[in-house]
Amino acid sequence: MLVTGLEILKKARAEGYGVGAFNTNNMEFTQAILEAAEEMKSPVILALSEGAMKYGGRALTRMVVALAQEARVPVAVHLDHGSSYESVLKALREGFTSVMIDKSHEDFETNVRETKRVVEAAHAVGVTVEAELGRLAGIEEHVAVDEKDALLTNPEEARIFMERTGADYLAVAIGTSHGAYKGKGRPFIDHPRLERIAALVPAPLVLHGASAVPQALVERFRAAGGEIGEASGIHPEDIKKAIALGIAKINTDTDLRLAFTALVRETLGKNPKEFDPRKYLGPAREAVKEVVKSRMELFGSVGKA
Ligand SMILES: O=C(COP(=O)(O)O)N(O)CCCOP(=O)(O)O
Ligand SMILES: [Zn+2]
Repeated sequence: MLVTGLEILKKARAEGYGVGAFNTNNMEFTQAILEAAEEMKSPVILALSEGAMKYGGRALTRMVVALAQEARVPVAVHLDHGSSYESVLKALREGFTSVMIDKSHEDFETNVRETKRVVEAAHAVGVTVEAELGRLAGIEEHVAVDEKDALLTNPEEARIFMERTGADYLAVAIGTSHGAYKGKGRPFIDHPRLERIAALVPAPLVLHGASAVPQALVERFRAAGGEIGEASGIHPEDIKKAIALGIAKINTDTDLRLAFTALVRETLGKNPKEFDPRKYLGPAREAVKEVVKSRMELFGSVGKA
């Protein structure tokens, strides 16, 4: 059934488990995520970025909202990284039940003002809002420690920000970054910082850039002809610890992309005569579904629907 993001996340934070927000750009990802959620009896968030909205248009948004309404588990349809008020309005018009306004690259006062404006519009139509404070972008190794610190979420600022904006959940910058290259060795998550934020912010907290980028998947991608450098993701134990400290929404996109693409390459490589898309998109869909199920087990959302 179609519910708001807050309905899913408030329960998750209160009961100490995480809920996956999985990005979709097409029919196969959407089917894989929803089938996994129903099999695992897990709530789930279907996330569409602005890039997804541009790529799939109304064919994608109509399909996602309609399938979420029919789902046998709670599903929120979420705008990921909305960059403007106008972009959020488009998602509201499409029937989304959760929207992110990401003004984390702006100064604090601009972020507060723009986020507050979105909260007023979204709340007026019963939709809940994710905001972001702190810079998620990959922080290069050469950046000085104090500069890095300035880019991560400041706990006291987070408290004031949430009080002034009325946002429903908060994406925090605690060391993760988008994509397959999250840092050398075991990428860094600042759990002590997260603990301080969670003590001051009772709202559900959100972790972006949370993909695990498992080496087995990286190897399978390479073996199928894919090219990828020294990829690394967030260790499962670090995710579990972050959930125990207050993270309720965990974003996963890269792992799904790697799984899907590895299987497309692998199937086509093994069957050079194949040109029926169902024969190579089907196995890829199954691979995405397995990744989603394993993430739900890690997050603790199995059986929570
Ligand atoms: O946090 C994440 C994904 O994190 P991950 O890369 O660790 O999976 N996201 O918000 C996904 C962002 C996807 O945006 P786009 O469609 O423009 O490429
Ligand atoms: Zn993100």
